[in-house]
Amino acid sequence: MSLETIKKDKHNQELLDLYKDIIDCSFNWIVVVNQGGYIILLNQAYCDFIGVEQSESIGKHVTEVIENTRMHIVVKTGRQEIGDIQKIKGNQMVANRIPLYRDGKLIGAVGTVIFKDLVEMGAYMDAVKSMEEELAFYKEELKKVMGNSHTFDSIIGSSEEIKWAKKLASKVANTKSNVLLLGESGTGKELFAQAIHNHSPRADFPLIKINCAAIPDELLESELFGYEEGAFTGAKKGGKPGKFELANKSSIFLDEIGDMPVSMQAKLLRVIQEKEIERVGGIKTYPIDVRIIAATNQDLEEMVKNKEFREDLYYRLNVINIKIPPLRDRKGDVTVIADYLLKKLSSEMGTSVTEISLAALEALQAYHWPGNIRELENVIERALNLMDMEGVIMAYHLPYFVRKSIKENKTNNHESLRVITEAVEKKVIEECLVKTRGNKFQTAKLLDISRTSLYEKIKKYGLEN
Ligand SMILES: Nc1ncnc2c1ncn2[C@@H]1O[C@H](COP(=O)(O)OP(=O)(O)OP(=O)(O)O)[C@@H](O)[C@H]1O
Repeated sequence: MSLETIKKDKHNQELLDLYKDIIDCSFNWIVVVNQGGYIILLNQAYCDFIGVEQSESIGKHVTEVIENTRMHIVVKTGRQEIGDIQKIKGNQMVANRIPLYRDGKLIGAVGTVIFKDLVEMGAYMDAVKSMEEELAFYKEELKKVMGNSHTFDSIIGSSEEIKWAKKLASKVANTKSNVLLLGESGTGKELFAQAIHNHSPRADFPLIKINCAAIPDELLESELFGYEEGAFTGAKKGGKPGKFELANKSSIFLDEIGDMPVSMQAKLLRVIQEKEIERVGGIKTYPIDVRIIAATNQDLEEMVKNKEFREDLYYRLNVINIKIPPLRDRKGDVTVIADYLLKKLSSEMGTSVTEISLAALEALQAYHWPGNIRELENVIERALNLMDMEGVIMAYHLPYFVRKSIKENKTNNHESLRVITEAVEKKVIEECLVKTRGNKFQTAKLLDISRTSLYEKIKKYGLEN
């Protein structure tokens, strides 16, 4: 026998001993049988439980050693059995039995006991269930943080124009098609994008957003497609995935797409066509399945004519386009949206203001809203910050540029004076009642009015406890 052969045999023996040690110290109970159903291997943990000597069990037929075994059947059928309940020494265990093949020929089977009783399995299942519940909870929370709680109900408005846009958007939400949202700044394009994504089959994953105008041209490519380690100085170790990779199986919101440089438009087109991305500095491609929702306040058709936007990309993105009308073209929506925003902001800011006076509403409706709903939101937030004791948003809480749009109208001016007086009166009475700890006699005295008059006003303003 050559020295080489002796060395090889020694190495093989060492390997065998190592495998045996690994199997013996395994927490699972393991048995291996040959094609005749005779035991080749029974690990120490299994032997200890059954109460047999390892050396005596090897070579015996498996049915002589293990109760209710089916290992001898698996070596005949060649079919694996997973999660089978097997009774051993009065305990119900969960066993897996897997046939072993070599060169396509059945040579035996390996059996493992994965749960030593049903209580252990129950505890495991409970742990998995509780993890699943935790995961569902965090998914929901993540949705809220990422703004994924927006639905079509969050898009307020009853004008025909907005109803039509919502109807179209909810119809296309279920499809895979790319969507192009067109509208002036602040009209709610992002809100629409969120609602479309949340009504799509991709809603389990967060909508990934990127504002193409907010990122310097030289960084846009790595933001969109990621980069490999060493792609440039300062590149992170291990590289970084881009927004498209993060949006895999989900949707990506490409805001201000009209501001995307032409060079990047070509890369985006390639990604849409090939359905794969290549990180900056990389040679590998990553397959991706992403739905694109793009938005712009620019006239893309005009940009195509002027060669500022690629025509082929325009057609790829413009599969379905939804036009969101500016607020000035749907004046009927101003009141409902203002009311909605007031309630939302009031609760966020911890105030109890829930009303807007008629004169203020008239001004809001008369104004032309170049900044659309975002501007309306700012105007209402400003008014809430300026309020003293009124409890109602008055015209004088609105900025001058909004107020001056009210047409001179006598009746309405009288109306606003009455509303102003009542609001101040209510607040003053309320404050006096707090000061006198609800003592009506003292309150009437402080305000120099009769008690009967005070009672009437308390009733009128709903100030009873
Ligand atoms: N119909 C609506 N109902 C309620 N709130 C709305 C509506 N439309 C827009 N908003 C609110 O107005 C603000 C601006 O909306 P959004 O950011 O979606 O506009 P945008 O068109 O994407 O603006 P930009 O083009 O400047 O990015 C947000 O706070 C949004 O929640």
